[in-house]
Amino acid sequence: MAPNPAHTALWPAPHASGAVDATVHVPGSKSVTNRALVLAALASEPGWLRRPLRSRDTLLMAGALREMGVGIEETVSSSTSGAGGSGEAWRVIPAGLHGPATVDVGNAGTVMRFLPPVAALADGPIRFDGDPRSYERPLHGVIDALRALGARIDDDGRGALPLTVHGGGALDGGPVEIDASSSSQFVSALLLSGPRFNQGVEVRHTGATLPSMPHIRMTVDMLRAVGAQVDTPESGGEPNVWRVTPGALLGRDLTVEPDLSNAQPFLAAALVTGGKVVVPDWPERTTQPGDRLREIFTEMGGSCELSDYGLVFTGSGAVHGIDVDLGEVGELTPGIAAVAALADSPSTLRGVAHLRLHETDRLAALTKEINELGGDVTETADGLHIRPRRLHGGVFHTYEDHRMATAGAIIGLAVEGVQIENVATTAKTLPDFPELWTGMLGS
Ligand SMILES: O=C(O)C1=C[C@@H](OP(=O)(O)O)[C@@H](O)[C@H](O)C1
Ligand SMILES: C=C(OP(=O)(O)O)C(=O)O
Repeated sequence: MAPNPAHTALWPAPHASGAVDATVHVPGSKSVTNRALVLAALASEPGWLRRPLRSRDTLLMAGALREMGVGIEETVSSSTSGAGGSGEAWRVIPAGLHGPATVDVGNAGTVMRFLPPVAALADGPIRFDGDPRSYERPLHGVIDALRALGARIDDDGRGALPLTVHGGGALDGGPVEIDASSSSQFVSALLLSGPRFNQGVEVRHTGATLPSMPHIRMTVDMLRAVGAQVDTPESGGEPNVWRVTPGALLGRDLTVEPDLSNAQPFLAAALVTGGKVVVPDWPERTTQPGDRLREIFTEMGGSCELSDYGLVFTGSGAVHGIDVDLGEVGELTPGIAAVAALADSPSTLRGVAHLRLHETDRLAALTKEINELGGDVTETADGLHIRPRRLHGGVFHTYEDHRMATAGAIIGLAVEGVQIENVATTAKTLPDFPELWTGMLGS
């Protein structure tokens, strides 16, 4: 097959001629948007999502739910109700879930993991397929658990896509053990549909480690916000056990928070140029892992102030290395590695072995690409050692990974002549990235 020209196109990463000083309106959270879509589709009444993220991953989620019979109407509202204000809004109208249907998951972890449990509730076969990389991403936790809970699934025995869930219109549910050490999304997936299983669900994680806890908290918070009863280790339950009681879910009017992980490259720009970036609507309280950036980027040399308006992040001109466990916030690793490559001291990033099974093997990709620009990065069993060195220009390959592209752009601010391969891959979660980036530098 001929290579897709978009995948080999090179984007000259803008070099910053001075300190950035900009306000950046960051689009909605992928993780919140896709959870909200699933919960709204499973509710017993219509709901609203205001300021949803419109990106490849969320359009795949919406498209898949529509394929199963859910109504999702996209409107531009001038809302008079709620805090959403005017802007884009999606009205979600739940309906009986139907098969046969085909779901394209692309390379969206949220779609490939959150939807098979939904499909088990449909009244016919739902076929799941996706990008070549989706075949390599772990799904065994969801497949094995659904089988144990009463679902019929045809797959090729590898614990991965492609597969067909033969929905029977309902699922028994009940207790199930899974090893979610390769992805927290296994736990989130089972909890999200759990209220609609006949006996609810009790998920017991048996693995040695569990990444991305904030994302599991996000799942629990959003379930509770639509009326589900959820018992968690943090609410006095057993360690590593989550229990969801069966029951109807409410339709909700939800305004989606900005995606704080996608705010990362813009905050990094302030940090590496010694400038200032304001991100309006940064939530005062949130389960998003990107909120940890306030602490991590402060330790790396910046400072921040959170007000009613949003977050003001200021670089000091100095960028320091960091020794940090990123297991809870793995998706921040590429952006932190990029900043660390520009720092005045070495960094150790730990706790992220599972990144080898993300959009690409992120540990290998970061090591190779930073080193090809003259860097000194080595992979460890669960992370990276980054010893800053003077970098030079060159092509930064992105492996169809949105966060590799934004990581390369951060390096390009400080290093002349960096060219990002396939910057369009940022469309997975941030289609406007090139425009937002040049807008930040121009303002
Ligand atoms: O549930 C979610 O929305 C996510 C959970 C995390 O997945 P893993 O636990 O597989 O890392 C995170 O990396 C991903 O970007 C989004
Ligand atoms: C790991 C990520 O995505 P996914 O939801 O596809 O797992 C990510 O966005 O960094």
